[in-house]
Amino acid sequence: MTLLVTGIGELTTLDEARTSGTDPLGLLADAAVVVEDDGAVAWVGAASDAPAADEVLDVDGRAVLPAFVDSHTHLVFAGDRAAEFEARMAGTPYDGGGIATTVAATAAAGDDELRALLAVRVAELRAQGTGAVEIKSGYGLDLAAETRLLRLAAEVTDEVTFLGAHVVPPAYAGRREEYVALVTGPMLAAATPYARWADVFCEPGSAHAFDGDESRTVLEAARDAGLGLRVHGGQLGPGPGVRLAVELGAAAVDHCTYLTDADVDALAGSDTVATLLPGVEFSTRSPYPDARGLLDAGVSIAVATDCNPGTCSSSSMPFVIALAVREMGLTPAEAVRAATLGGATALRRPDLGRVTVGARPGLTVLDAPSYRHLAYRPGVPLARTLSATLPALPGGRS
Ligand SMILES: N=CN[C@@H](CCC(=O)O)C(=O)O
Ligand SMILES: [Zn+2]
Repeated sequence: MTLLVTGIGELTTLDEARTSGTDPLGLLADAAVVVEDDGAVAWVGAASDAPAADEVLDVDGRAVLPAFVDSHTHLVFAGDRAAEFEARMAGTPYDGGGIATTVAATAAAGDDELRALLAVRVAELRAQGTGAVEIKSGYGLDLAAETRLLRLAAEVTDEVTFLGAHVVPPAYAGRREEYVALVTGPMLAAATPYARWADVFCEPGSAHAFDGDESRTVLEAARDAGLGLRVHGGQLGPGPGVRLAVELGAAAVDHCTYLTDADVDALAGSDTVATLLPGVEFSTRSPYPDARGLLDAGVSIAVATDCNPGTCSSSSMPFVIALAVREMGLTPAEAVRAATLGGATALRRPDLGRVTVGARPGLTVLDAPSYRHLAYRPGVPLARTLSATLPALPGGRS
């Protein structure tokens, strides 16, 4: 079974063979795409040259893009922290302390409740054009609870990240090294069947998160257990997270709100993607990362939502794109590239984020003639996935 999507007014291919300095998206006008049953792209070209297919969908001049890749989320949780957000808007700074509130609410929820909450969130992001999503644990913080969150995340995505090293739970106050031993020992062993990645909240300035030595211990253990590495670094202040991520070959270091020149130098020329999460700066009233400076230095960047109950309770990649343009100095094309190919690179998934033969990106269609409208019309629900790469949701919601 093949589907011909035709009548595409503007196709963002992100095909390396079509991109250039003046066209970072590899645009094709009046285009068509043929997609196989399993989501694989079989043909891309001018609509007038399109081959026959089993089904035809005419999108009537709309813009089509590879589905967004949201490479940083914390979607498995219960409860909300709207009151914490309200206090922050009145001046209370974010320090990670509220994570304990979500850990307690999540512990009180059964599997079915968490599964249903997760399904709603995944449906929400698909409805806004996201086709692939990374999901972290980190609201369990004991062996059984972390394993449960990883198991539930693995029901909806292949991109599951073990974040036992989110914060040191209060029960381990004064015994931090015992918690690090738990994370790098039994918890890690229980996590590996479900997780592709491991992550650590490396933030020496926070009493709750992990310092450079603790983070190194966590990341080296995870690497030795065969997991790929990701790092939360430079969120609340400059720290060792970025250079540690680069040194250990992490796929991505995320936040990068506060970077030193040495951090930027380390990232430039490395294989580590700097993932920027401007919804967090919006929701915590923080300064935005210097995306322009990173790109100009030759750093590979992605943008993602970081959807979580504390620092950014939005699942909207279009919102992130609009912020990246308005607040971080990216062009609309650079922001779209960071939300698609950038996220795919941050997840080391060459099959995502580009509309090329053999890739399985999922297609996102805009109720607009151009990708530019994503930033130009913020808050307007323009984007939706046509064929998402996410599996069908439990309970048949898709
Ligand atoms: N900073 C660490 N983790 C999340 C926030 C988690 C929370 O506050 O619940 C983040 O990426 O911002
Ligand atoms: Zn995060």
